[in-house]
Amino acid sequence: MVLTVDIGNTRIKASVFEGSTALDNFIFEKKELVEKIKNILEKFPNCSDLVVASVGNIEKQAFLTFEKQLKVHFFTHEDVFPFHNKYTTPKTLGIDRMILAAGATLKFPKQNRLVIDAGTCITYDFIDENDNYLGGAISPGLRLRYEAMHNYTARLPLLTLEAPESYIGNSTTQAMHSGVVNGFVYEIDGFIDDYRRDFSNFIIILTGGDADFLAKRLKNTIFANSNFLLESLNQTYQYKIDND
Ligand SMILES: Nc1ncnc2c1ncn2[C@@H]1O[C@H](COP(=O)(O)OP(=O)(O)OP(=O)(O)O)[C@@H](O)[C@H]1O
Ligand SMILES: CC(C)(CO)[C@@H](O)C(=O)NCCC(=O)O
Ligand SMILES: [K+]
Repeated sequence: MVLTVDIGNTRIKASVFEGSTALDNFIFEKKELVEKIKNILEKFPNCSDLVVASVGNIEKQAFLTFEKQLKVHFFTHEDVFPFHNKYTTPKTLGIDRMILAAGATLKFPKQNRLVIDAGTCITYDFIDENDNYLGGAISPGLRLRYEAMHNYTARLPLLTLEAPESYIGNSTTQAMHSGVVNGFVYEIDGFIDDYRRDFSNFIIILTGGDADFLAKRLKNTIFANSNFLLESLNQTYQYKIDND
C-alpha cells in the first residue's frame, strides 16, 4: 500500500492506494500534517511507502519522523519522469505540474494531452504525442480571483464561489460571479481553441479543487477527475521504481 500526499498552496490532500485503486481520500490543513498522517497510517498499517509532492513551503524534513516506519519518497526535479522536458526553466517548473504531466503521459500513451488543474492557481500543461512537455499557462484560481478583487479594492465584497445567473451581471455580486466564473470558462474555451488550431487532436484532463464545479459549465466536454494528481503521484512512483 502506498500513501500519496499532495501539498498544495491552500491545503493538503492524501490518498491510500492498493495497486492502482484508491482505498481512501483525505483533505486537511497544513498545521495538521503530522497528526493526520499518523492517523492515516494507524488506519492503514500496511502502508509501506509514503510519497510526497509539495509546492507549498513544507520540506522533506517534515516527514523525517515517518522514515523509521516506512519508505519515504519526496519528489524533486532530480527524479526520472516519462516525458522530455522542453520548459526553458525546468528547475522552476512546479513539481505538481511535473506529476500531472507524468500521469497524463503514462495514462494516455502516444497522444497529445492537455492537463488543466483548477486549484489555488489554474495551470495548463501540454504534453505532445512524442512525450515532449511543452509548457502551458498559469493564472489565478477561482477563489484567488474573488480574494484579489476584495483585497485590492475598497468596495468589492468577499464572495464565495457561486454560479452566475447570466453573463450580464445585474448587481455587484452577480457582476462579480459573472466575471470570475464566466471569465474562467471563456479563458479555458479560448485556450482550448488555441491548442485546437495547432494540434488536431488531444485529450483534456480537468482536475483540482474547482474541477467538478467547472466541468459542467464548459462548452467542450472534458473528462474531470479531481483525484488526478494523487493518482498520477502513485503512477509516477511506480514508474520511478521500474526505471531507477
Ligand atoms: N475547503 C476549501 N478550501 C479551499 N478551497 C476550496 C475548498 N473547497 C473547495 N475549494 C476550491 O478549491 C480551489 C483550490 O483548489 P485546491 O484545493 O486543489 O488547491 P490547493 O490545495 O492549493 O492545491 P494546488 O496548490 O495544487 O492548486 C479554490 O479555488 C476553491 O474554490
Ligand atoms: C503554479 C503553481 C503555484 C501551481 O500549484 C506551482 O506549480 C508552482 O509553484 N510552479 C512554479 C512555477 C512554474 O511552474 O513554472
Ligand atoms: K494547481
